[in-house]
Amino acid sequence: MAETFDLILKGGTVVNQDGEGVRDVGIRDGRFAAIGDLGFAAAGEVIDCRGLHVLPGVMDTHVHFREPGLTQKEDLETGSRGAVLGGVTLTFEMPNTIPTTTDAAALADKVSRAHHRMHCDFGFYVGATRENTKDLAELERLPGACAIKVFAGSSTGSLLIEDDDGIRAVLKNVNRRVAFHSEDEYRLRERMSFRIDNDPRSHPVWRDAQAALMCTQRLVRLARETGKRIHVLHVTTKDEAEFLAGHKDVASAEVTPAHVTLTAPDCYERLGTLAQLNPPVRDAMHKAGLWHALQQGIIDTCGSDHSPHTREEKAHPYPKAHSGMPGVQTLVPLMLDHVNAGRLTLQRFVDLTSAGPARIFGIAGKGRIAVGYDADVTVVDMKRRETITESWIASRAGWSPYTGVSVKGWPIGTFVRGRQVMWDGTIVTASSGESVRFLETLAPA
Ligand SMILES: NC(=O)N[C@@H](CC(=O)O)C(=O)O
Repeated sequence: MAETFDLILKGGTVVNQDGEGVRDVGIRDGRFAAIGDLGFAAAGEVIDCRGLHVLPGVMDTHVHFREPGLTQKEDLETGSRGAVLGGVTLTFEMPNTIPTTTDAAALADKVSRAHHRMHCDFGFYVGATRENTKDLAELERLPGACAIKVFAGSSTGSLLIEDDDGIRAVLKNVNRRVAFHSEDEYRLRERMSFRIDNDPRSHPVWRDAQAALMCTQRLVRLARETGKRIHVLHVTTKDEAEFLAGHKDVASAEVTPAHVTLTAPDCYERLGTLAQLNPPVRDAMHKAGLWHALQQGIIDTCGSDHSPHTREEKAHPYPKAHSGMPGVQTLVPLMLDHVNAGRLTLQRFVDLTSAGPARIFGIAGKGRIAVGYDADVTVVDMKRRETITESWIASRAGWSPYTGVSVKGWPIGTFVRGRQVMWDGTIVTASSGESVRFLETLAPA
């Protein structure tokens, strides 16, 4: 008897990080069941994907969704709505909420709030503090925990471990790869006087390239000393990229679309404090260095650092305005526009947003269009030109630094474990998000 499927995505160009071709994709029970020419195989539903690209579901492993405690900016529902409208099938969310996600109860609370309320699959970072350092090996193994996060430089919220002894203790206590916000806190404190009132152009002068490089060098040294692995979030400098190229055995790295799309000083002149984020958007030389690193495979993941703040919070004069900008919904369109402009290949984009995150975080059963994997899919139209508008943005923050920007390449469909969640700008199946599973790579407790 001929095979039957719940769903067939018909005739699209299927892209994995290591190859592509026109194929039908058969999905059954939430997983990929067959890939190839499925002819007239029976299916509950057949979706015509001819002329479209069928990508492994895009993972955004760096978002701030602000629930609990800061839901005037965003919550897990609105944040994940933006994610799936933008073609994202999975998010890993940061611990700088109120309360912070720094113990088992706070993590369990986030997981229960997210379960079948978020529109995409999810994991949550546990924030490291001096108080919980000794418990981190247990905390990182709890259901729903994607990794430990350390703020080595201060940003939004109060989480901070800036000294070598504190960071060394975290690394010693943790078995999985640890994610870092890497800016040298001592140098940031020394350079406070470089902040010029009302002038956000002074943001990258205060939080300079040297502060980022110094911290990344220290983190790599401490990783080697303790025999642990680190993930450097939002790398912003050419110098860090060049340094990290020699340390891929212990350090993986992320870039954000903002740091490879916006350029200083132009963005501060155009957008004012809306362009203020940590670490800062830097000049054309650093941006070119990041592009080179992306092309060379020195960068492993592309995360949005979606950091919604209200318009009021962003309207304070510099330096009082809050640092951060929304980005989960615009990650795919901006990066596809860069693909169309020839800055990276579509396969490299797929590596950065699916295979890369799966490898770095040890995600089980996701990150590839292959039989047996979860049927997470992002369908995109590489020829479609669209203008990013405020009315399209789902974030409760209600703004984007990219409104009015025209892009070529657009997310058309989002599928999470075989369920059609978004098609052509409309939510089809709401609230099916579940906790991500991780490979059993942990040392015995
Ligand atoms: N990136 C930012 O500028 N802000 C982030 C915190 C952070 O990741 O630094 C936020 O939570 O607002």
